[in-house]
Amino acid sequence: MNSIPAIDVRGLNRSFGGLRATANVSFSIQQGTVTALIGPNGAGKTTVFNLITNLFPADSGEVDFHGTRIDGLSPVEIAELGLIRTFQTARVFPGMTVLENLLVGRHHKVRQGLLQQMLWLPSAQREEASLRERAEALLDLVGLSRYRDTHAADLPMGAKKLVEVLRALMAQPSVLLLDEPAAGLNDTETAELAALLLAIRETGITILVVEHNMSLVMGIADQIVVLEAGAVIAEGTPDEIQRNPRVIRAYLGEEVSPC
Ligand SMILES: Nc1ncnc2c1ncn2[C@@H]1O[C@H](COP(=O)(O)OP(=O)(O)OP(=O)(O)O)[C@@H](O)[C@H]1O
Repeated sequence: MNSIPAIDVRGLNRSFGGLRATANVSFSIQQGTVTALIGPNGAGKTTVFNLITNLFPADSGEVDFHGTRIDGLSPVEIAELGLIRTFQTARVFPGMTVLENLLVGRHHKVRQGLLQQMLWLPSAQREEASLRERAEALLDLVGLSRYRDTHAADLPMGAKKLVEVLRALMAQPSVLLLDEPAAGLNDTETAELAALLLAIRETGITILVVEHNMSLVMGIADQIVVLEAGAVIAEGTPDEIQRNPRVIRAYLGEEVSPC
């Protein structure tokens, strides 16, 4: 493929004290694909997310987003460009309803100026109405409409995780970074999540996902990047990764196959 990658990470290094959390990590993600970042606990996966979104800076290395350098931008600036992430523990606003949680996801993108919003002009009202429509359509898509007015705190874990993904979608990202979206989900919820992620990819959105659930990873990923002790030890299709002896060794006999 010769198109500009959605994300291009080059030589990312980050140490915490004496510990090298990422060691010269490089990989590229083509637009409109699903890439899974996998590896044993402590391999550096979340650190890579934190470096891409600049929650903390790398010691060295570069990150391009659609061909433009973003290392050095603030997390908010990066989000505004359309690179949106979720976190390992579902971060919903517990006191808000599900619908309100989704509307918050779009908040920073609302085109109307503050003054217009305060005065609640007709154009601002139209914008609010179309956001609500979009939020309701997303809830409908994943079968969560019944929870529309439920406080997020009262949701089952699976629904919370889906709400977090939907809230990220409300920001109309071109790239989604999902940190362990299937953690805590049962098999049915995981299957729903897989279907949602594939539907998101169908719309052209690029996905980078950190995930321990190998069935999910093998079922949805176009490309897999494997980290061990901070370094990339393998890259390839799910088939290639499952056969890679180094990957199998890194997992110390953990099940890598979806069967
Ligand atoms: N803010 C931090 N301060 C100190 N050490 C950190 C920090 N963030 C990560 N580390 C360390 O860096 C290493 C990589 O951690 P990271 O969370 O990126 O791994 P991971 O692959 O995401 O692990 P898991 O699958 O368990 O979530 C670990 O040894 C971790 O303890």
